[in-house]
Amino acid sequence: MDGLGGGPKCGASWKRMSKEELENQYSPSRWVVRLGAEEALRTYSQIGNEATKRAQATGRNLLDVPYGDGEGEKLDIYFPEAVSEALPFLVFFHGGYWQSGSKDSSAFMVSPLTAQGVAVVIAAYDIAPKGTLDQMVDQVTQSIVFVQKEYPGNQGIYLCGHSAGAHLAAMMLLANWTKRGVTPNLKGFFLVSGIYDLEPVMHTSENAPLLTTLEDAQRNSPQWRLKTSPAQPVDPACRVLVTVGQHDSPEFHRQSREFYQTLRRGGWKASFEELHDVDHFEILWNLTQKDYVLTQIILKTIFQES
Ligand SMILES: Nc1ccccc1C(=O)C[C@H](N)C(=O)O
Repeated sequence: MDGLGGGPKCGASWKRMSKEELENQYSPSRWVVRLGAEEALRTYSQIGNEATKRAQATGRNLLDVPYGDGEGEKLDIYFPEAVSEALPFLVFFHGGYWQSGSKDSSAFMVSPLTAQGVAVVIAAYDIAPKGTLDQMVDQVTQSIVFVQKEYPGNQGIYLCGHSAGAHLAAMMLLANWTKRGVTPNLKGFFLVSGIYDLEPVMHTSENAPLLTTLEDAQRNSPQWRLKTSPAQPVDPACRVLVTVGQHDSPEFHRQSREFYQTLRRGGWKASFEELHDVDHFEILWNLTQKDYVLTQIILKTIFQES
């Protein structure tokens, strides 16, 4: 199978789901297999907090660097041992349905990546209700412009996002860099258990602080935008990895597969990976480990061994 199949009827199947079923499909913690829902969320924050504390205590870093004028427009930069202007950068955007999570507990991948010579940036954005989706997308754009301007000699900027953060990273496939006066040296996207079509989210309890009109949802849906007016890859060599956990819900699988298919049809150098035996949270927290398959994929992509 080329992974590009799946007839049109699977596109809107969520519209036939009951409210309860949709709520279930869009509640990642209910699909965790090894822990209860609450315990999974608790463990996720605990691992994130510990990894962040460790990263801040052990390596060279710059914390709370402003990338804009707003109070929430800050990022943390974690450097490898060897100081060099010509580093590859991985910029990470945390998840939490655009209304929870923080950069201060999201430095999962810092240790295995800095050990191999990658600078890791964890960028904050104003979650709802303070921030709107349009503002979050704008802030993420600003944070990438900031990294490019501060480190013009970078060996590539790679974006990584988890869940809602994968959505924000994916919106950068559509960014108008000309308007920003600088085109970042974007070489790859690692989209982890993301949501790319926001319309179904409007019908769940998570939507309360987020979207009011279908137009808001479509404007902020990379799936809808790329399907209706395909954007050309700025750099045809730029890679996009769409990845989902085996234990993510069927709707999360559908979102990832369909977004990957849209990218391929639009000429992007995209690949798709379902990661074996991980849920929505393990898929990310395992990035604390250097031997984890996704850590290895990220490193191989950055150092072009695959
Ligand atoms: N805290 C998170 C961090 C990352 C990604 C999702 C969440 C969620 O809380 C999702 C949803 N509220 C759930 O209960 O599954």
